[in-house]
Amino acid sequence: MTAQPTPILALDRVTKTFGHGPGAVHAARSISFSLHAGRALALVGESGSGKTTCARMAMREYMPTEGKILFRGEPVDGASPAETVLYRRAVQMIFQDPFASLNPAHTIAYHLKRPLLLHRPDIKRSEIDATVRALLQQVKLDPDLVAPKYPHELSGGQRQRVNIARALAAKPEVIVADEPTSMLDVSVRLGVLNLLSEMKQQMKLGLLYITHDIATARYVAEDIAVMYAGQIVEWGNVGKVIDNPAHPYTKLLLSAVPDPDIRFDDPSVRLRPEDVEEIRRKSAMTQDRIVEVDTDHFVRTA
Ligand SMILES: Nc1ncnc2c1ncn2[C@@H]1O[C@H](COP(=O)(O)OP(=O)(O)OP(=O)(O)O)[C@@H](O)[C@H]1O
Repeated sequence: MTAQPTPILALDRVTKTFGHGPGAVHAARSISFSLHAGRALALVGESGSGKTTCARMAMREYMPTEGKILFRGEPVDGASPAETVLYRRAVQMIFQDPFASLNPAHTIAYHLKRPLLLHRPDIKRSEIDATVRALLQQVKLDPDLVAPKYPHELSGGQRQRVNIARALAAKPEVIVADEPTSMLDVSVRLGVLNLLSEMKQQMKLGLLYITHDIATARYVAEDIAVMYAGQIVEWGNVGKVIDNPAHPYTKLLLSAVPDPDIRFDDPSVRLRPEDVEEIRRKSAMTQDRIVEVDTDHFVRTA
């Protein structure tokens, strides 16, 4: 067996519980996955399945209740202040709402200069404007038109491209994209996903693509992990899992395609409500099984 390269970022049997006692919410249970340079992992599941909790742990916004987060193979909980600064630069996030994440009082140029000044001491002051232009070109926006504008003067798709440029400004190694297209017009979603995929390849980024829309995983990711009620119930190569899902819950997610915004119990899904409940019940039962990390860094339900 060939040795796997050390992942840039890994969650190793990570659990996150909110609250205590009978009211505790087990948002993530023994989750393991790894992000590698130039590869994307799609984390898919319904609302409330725990995807954002995993993203926030990867960003080090939430501390895991149990388990470890590893950056370049080293646990982050013992990191020095300097290592934490490096981590904050290396792991960048793109949010769902492209408007809320931009300050309406500032131009697009301002939004891109800030991370350059904060994270890129290698760039001279005299080079900042040219770097802003290059970043906008990288995300296929015209710098002359876009740099002097304010967020409200751009379309949703353009704003999300600005957010991608802002994340790239820090020269990251990992990007966590939490539902990056769900608030965009359907017509521009694919363009943004293609851009993320292109950036992943060109810049050798490890990409965590979080979505409730399993069908889109194919456009961005090589690997997929399906979450239900805080646990990964199926994982593997994205094409194999989508074309030949093994777990009933993955089949359920696929049954909502092509419109992932409708609920499974919507009559147009043509699943009987009792079938949906049965699948959810069986999926929840897998939580009681032992999980192990396999050689490919993923979780397999035993
Ligand atoms: N800060 C918190 N305090 C208490 N419970 C929380 C907190 N954050 C998340 N949860 C709960 O944890 C569970 C998982 O939520 P999470 O947001 O991770 O799911 P998700 O799959 O990202 O859903 P969505 O797509 O709706 O954001 C939910 O039951 C949620 O209510």
